[in-house]
Amino acid sequence: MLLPAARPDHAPALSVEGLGLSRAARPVLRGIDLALSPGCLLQVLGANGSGKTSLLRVLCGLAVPDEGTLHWHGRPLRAGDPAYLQALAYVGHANGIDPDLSPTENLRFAARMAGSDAAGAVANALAAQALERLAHTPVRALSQGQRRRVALARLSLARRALWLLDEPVAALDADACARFDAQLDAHLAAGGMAVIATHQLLRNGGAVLRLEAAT
Ligand SMILES: Nc1ncnc2c1ncn2[C@@H]1O[C@H](COP(=O)(O)OP(=O)(O)OP(=O)(O)O)[C@@H](O)[C@H]1O
Repeated sequence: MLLPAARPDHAPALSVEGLGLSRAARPVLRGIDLALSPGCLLQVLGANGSGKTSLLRVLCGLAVPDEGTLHWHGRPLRAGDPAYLQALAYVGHANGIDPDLSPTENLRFAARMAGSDAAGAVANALAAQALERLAHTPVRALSQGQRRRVALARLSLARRALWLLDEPVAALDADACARFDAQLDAHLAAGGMAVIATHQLLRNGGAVLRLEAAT
């Protein structure tokens, strides 16, 4: 089944057909088809162990599927494709931020790595997550939700076409969830795409892929 995250007026930017992946000799993903057009969101739901993280790891190139094809703008995707890597942003379960640095220092580093050091970008990204008061506190002194907000702030620093996010709101309170909703809406409205693994349906809509836990 091809999921309707592709718009009829746009060729899909990302398309996946017949994807299969085994881990430790056990099938985890089988026969996954999906297509994603600019401005579209795909929410991936499923029980613990159903393969949500595994699917994101395949999509960001950290895991190689056993079967199936992936295309990016009509081109077959191979591991390490530089144009594809340049187009995506991945936020996994781990936040990928340095606990010894402050949110400001982490975001300055991320901005330099992304080649985007526009004046005010870091301050704006922090403000969008309501992190101003914690901007200079070492990350190790922040709560889990506050750390997650620092990780999500990185998404605002550089424009990436495809966000691959693993349970982005799991540790967030209601206000932070609302800020993430707005951040995601703005990304989609600007023509961005997102594949998001989540246990709770996000209010941003889009297509839903429900994974069944392998027996
Ligand atoms: N490093 C690994 N080695 C072997 N098997 C693994 C590994 N990581 C995950 N698995 C297996 O792959 C299956 C899918 O795991 P995955 O983490 O993708 O599920 P998930 O849907 O993201 O789960 P959760 O909701 O708990 O985050 C599980 O059966 C798990 O045991």
